[in-house]
Amino acid sequence: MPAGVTIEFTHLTKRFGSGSGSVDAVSDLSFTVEPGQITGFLGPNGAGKTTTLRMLLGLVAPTSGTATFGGVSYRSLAHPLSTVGSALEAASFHPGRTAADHLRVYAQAAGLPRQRVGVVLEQVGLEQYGSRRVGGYSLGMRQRLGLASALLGDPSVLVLDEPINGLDPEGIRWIRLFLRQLAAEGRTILVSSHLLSEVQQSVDEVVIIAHGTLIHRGSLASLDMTETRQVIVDAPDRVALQLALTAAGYHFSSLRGGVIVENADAEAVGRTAFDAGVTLSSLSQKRTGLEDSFLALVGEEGAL
Ligand SMILES: Nc1ncnc2c1ncn2[C@@H]1O[C@H](COP(=O)(O)OP(=O)(O)OP(=O)(O)O)[C@@H](O)[C@H]1O
Repeated sequence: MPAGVTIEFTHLTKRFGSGSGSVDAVSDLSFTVEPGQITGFLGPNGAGKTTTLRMLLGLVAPTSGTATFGGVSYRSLAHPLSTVGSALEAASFHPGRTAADHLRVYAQAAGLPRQRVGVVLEQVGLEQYGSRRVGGYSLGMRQRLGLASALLGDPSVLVLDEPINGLDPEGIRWIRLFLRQLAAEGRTILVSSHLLSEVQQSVDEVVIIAHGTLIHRGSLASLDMTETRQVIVDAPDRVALQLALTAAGYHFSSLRGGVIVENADAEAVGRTAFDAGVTLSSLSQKRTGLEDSFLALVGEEGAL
């Protein structure tokens, strides 16, 4: 496995059609994906994720801009399968063939040693099932077989389109641990999803797009908009509490269940009440969840 390959998208743009009927599927997209971590490529359905990945893998020509692996486009890679492994959509395997046969055909076509078949079957936990026909495979087993094909060339980069879609909880747990291990080996892992909640426990970095444009790039933690954090507080003497909060310059609203203080920190609100001699009956920090932040960024479509 060649070490440390960075994926670079530079002003990548794709327009389908021309004139008034044209669609800007991807517009001026620029970001990098670093090795050694898992990057989630997120956006609602139709945001342009698949088109971006297809351009990265040389399957669709960009209208302008570039997508490269360490500065080299997919089509110019000297050894594409040992640089990049990909699983773009639920791969269609011939139901009458065994998993091992499928992998042997791929390996032979790519000039890879036959021994890789056994290695990747074991890597994805299918070693017991290699001689079974794929027609009898569950969706989870097919996903594993897709990963096995992507890993045949022992690639430095893995590009996976919605790999968690349709998996059961056990399959999700397995793929999380598996991708984590691959990233720890120094590989570059790019995983697309239209649901943040699906990949939240798996990714280190996020790239979020909507309508083909970049709207957020950063660590998973950077999505937590702590500046919008709220404190929910209440007191038997609510009027005294409100006077104390007003005097301290807080903005708040009163609801049946308590007072919601905007842009506040629970400790500071508690101190304000204490200094004013107000006894509290409840005090808690309400953080904006990652999913809420994601939906706020992408708009209502994210709920699809
Ligand atoms: N071959 C094509 N011809 C015309 N329009 C296309 C083509 N492929 C994609 N589009 C349009 O480009 C936009 C982005 O589609 P894309 O499939 O890349 O989004 P996506 O984020 O992957 O969504 P999904 O998760 O639903 O696949 C959509 O408006 C889609 O209709």
